[in-house]
Amino acid sequence: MSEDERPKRRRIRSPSPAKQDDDDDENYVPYIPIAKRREEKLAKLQMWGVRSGKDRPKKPEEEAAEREDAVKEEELLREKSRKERTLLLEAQQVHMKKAVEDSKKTADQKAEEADAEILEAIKSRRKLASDLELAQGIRYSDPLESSWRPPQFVRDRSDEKNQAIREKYHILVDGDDVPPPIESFRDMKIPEPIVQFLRANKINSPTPIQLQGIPAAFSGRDIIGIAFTGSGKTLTFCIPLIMLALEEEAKMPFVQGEGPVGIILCPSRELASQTFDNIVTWCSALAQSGKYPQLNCVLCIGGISMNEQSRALNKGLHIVVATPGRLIDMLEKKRFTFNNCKYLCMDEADRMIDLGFEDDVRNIMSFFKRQRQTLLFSATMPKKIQDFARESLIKPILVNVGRAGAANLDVLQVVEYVKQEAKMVYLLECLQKTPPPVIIFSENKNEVDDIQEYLLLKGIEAVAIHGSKTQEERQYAIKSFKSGAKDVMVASGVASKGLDFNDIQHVIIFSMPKEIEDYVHQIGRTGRSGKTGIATTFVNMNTPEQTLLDLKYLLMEAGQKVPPFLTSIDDPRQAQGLSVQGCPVCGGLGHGISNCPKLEETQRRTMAAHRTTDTGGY
Ligand SMILES: Nc1ncnc2c1ncn2[C@@H]1O[C@H](COP(=O)(O)OP(=O)(O)OP(=O)(O)O)[C@@H](O)[C@H]1O
Repeated sequence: MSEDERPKRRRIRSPSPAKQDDDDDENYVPYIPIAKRREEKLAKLQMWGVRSGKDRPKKPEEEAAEREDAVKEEELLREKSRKERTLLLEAQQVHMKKAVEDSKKTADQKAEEADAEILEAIKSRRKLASDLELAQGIRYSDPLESSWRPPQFVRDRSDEKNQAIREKYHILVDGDDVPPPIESFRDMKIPEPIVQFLRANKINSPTPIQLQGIPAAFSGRDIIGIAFTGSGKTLTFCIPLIMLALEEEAKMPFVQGEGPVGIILCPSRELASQTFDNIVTWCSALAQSGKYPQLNCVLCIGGISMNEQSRALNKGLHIVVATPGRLIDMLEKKRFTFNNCKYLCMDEADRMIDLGFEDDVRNIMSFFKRQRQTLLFSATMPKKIQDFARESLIKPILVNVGRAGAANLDVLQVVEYVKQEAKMVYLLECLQKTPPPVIIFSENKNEVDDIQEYLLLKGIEAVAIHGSKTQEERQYAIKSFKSGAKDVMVASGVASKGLDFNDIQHVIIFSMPKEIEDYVHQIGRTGRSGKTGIATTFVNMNTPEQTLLDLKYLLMEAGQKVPPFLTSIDDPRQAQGLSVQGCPVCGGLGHGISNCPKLEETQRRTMAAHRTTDTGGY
């Protein structure tokens, strides 16, 4: 054991160093720790009657100080416990608070919140703008300048008067500085040859969507235009583009390689062809007057020869009407550019920016080199798409005639319960209701072929059109039906949107589409431009109950007769005390977003697309 390790002993020095060694053991005092000594002293003092500090009566100032200390200590403890509160405790409290808040909410509020959550989850992440604009953060803040001005008497009109005109025509508008409605084509300053041409075709005064939509488009504004089927939307977005092209041509005539000024995008080849034909007719009316230059228009759709399109490109190009696929092809091959393109319109826009075309549209936008005026038109435009579109446009004006997705009131809607096996026979009976022309819709391509065959066998002149037919077959069907050579056209959904056939008397929906929007478009092939028509729809136990409920509400909204088998279908939302609101995804009135058939279909397609991409394509 080293010196240092030995237990230390306390030694008391002897008075004389001589006696030191002898006395060492006697003088030894064992070491007592200080705490022990204090305890002993305290015990002694207590024996003598002296109380410890703890027990002795306190002075008032000591008591006050102690109270203060106690308060401080308590606060410290509370703070500590606050900090130490577990996540679980907090979660429990949040949960309890939410439960209390929830119990105060109405069923409608809860449903609204649930819808908002689903909407948020399915929200398109990328705006409808070109990748370049998105990457560079380019965001235009003001609409394009326009040289067009309404006539002075319209400019002098008060806001109240403008609003009264809108109310008279049931036009709803939303947006900043909405241009005034104008009730005559002449007052809109549309070139006289076009006004004359329209008159000659019994188009004398603007329809509601035209009298508000055309001035808004002439003013250079981005527009979301919603109006029922057959209400004249095509003229609303074509005339402003023709005027823009005329203005540009007047400034500096276009030569080969220049243009186009604007583009109209359509979801189907048939619709693009029809719009193109309209534009060409109106442009010819202008040129034939001798007062205006000839405008050059090109139709870019798949299934027609590129040579035909190339011929039109030997001159300066003013207007392009296209379907997305062929347009992208032409742009990539640099057949023309969008360097000076200022106008982009999408017809049946909800379809264009929703089902499958969205990426194509964004791709097309990336070919624009400058700000453009964007116009979106449709008869159906669910809230989800309206919101998405609004985010992507610049100070847009919403022009709405009637509820988006509502049926045209000029169509008499008849819904009949027909057993599956009785449909064909009953169809013949139904065809007797009106004289031709009649359109029959079926969701299924094979069924379209079967119906046509059956009708041909029965001696009825019928043509058929669906996605699997060749372009020639499709063109032939449309042409012969339009000309009146054929009495009946049997079609799948492809022919339902936007196609404008003369005076269709009767639409027969052989198989009810799942999505109510498709039904609205299909019955909308009759009852166009102010005329009346009939739509007969076959339903049976194969029709999903939710679709029947959508149908029931649509009939009620349009003031149509609701058959007893539809009246008896109860809306589960009413039992839960929920009010009937349009589904934000498809506009159907019979269901909420959580059981929307369109959402289901979109998700199915998206998953299928992912599978295709993952496996490198089937
Ligand atoms: N102001 C008008 N007065 C009378 N008829 C008109 C007028 N404007 C357009 N039309 C006619 O109404 C018919 C339907 O027009 P259009 O095809 O533009 O309807 P739409 O609103 O686009 O319908 P959809 O939603 O089905 O595409 C056309 O034949 C057109 O010539």
